[in-house]
Amino acid sequence: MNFADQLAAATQSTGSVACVGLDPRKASLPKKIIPVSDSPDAWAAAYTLFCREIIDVVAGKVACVKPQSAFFEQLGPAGCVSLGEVISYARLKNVLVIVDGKRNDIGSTATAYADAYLGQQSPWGGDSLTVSPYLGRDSLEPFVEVCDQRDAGIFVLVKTSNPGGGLFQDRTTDGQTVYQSVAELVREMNEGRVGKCGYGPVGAVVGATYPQQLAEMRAAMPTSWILIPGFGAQGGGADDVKAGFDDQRLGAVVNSSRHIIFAHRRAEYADSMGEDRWQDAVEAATIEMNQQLSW
Ligand SMILES: O=c1ccn([C@@H]2O[C@H](COP(=O)(O)O)[C@@H](O)[C@H]2O)c(=O)[nH]1
Repeated sequence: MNFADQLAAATQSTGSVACVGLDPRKASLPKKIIPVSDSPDAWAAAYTLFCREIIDVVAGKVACVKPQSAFFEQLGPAGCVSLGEVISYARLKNVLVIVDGKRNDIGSTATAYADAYLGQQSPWGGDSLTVSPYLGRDSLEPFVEVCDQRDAGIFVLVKTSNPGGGLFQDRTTDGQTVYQSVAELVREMNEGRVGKCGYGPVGAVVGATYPQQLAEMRAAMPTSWILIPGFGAQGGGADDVKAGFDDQRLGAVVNSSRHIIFAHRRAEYADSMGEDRWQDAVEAATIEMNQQLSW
């Protein structure tokens, strides 16, 4: 089944448009998870355990999960093993996986990235991957070919959630901004690939922190799923993300990482649940996010 249709099915079966970001950080892990040894192997095992427990809590309650490769890579080779284990576990639990790797390079190297993360023999086995558009159309094509072969998906960085993203993305050439040009390319690359749900495998990343641009991008890429980061810890709220959806409440998933996975540290859960019941805090924060997104 086309990746876009898989994502639509996941939002419908779970009743959720939330994506939980798996961004393990040493300094924020619950005490119970912190390893005795400070070695990369011990931390990697802790990251795997932490993420597996989160997946157990959120499976069936959210549309997808998004492991952030940077936090795993920080641990070196052992962290990469952990990332692979986390992706496999999510897929075992029937949770769709967006690998947040923001990869890309010249076409021939992009082919290697595409095969690595999404290909039929992919050792990582992600369902989808975030990619950078800045090397141009030929750098995106290998990913799109692999999407066609394996019913995988990509999310192209269009308008990122960070405060400084506008330095290049908002620059105007030939009467349109860079992010508008990227959106045009994303729309074109979905042509002929649209699934039953009305969307195709070439999606976009647009931050919750730019609600006006989110509305503009929804209209500019009518067949693209939008991955919306920036909800929660970065200040985006439910009203900000509404514009990313179509009339059927389809077409977007909203990511939250720190606010969900480290919910035991948030004031509202710290007293009632705290460290010992950190999984309950994750569950409560997930339910809260789903409620906020159920307009
Ligand atoms: O524009 C972007 C693209 C990606 N991200 C990633 O999403 C999560 C956000 O984490 P929070 O803890 O919910 O802030 C993180 O992995 C980022 O690298 C983004 O924030 N903005």
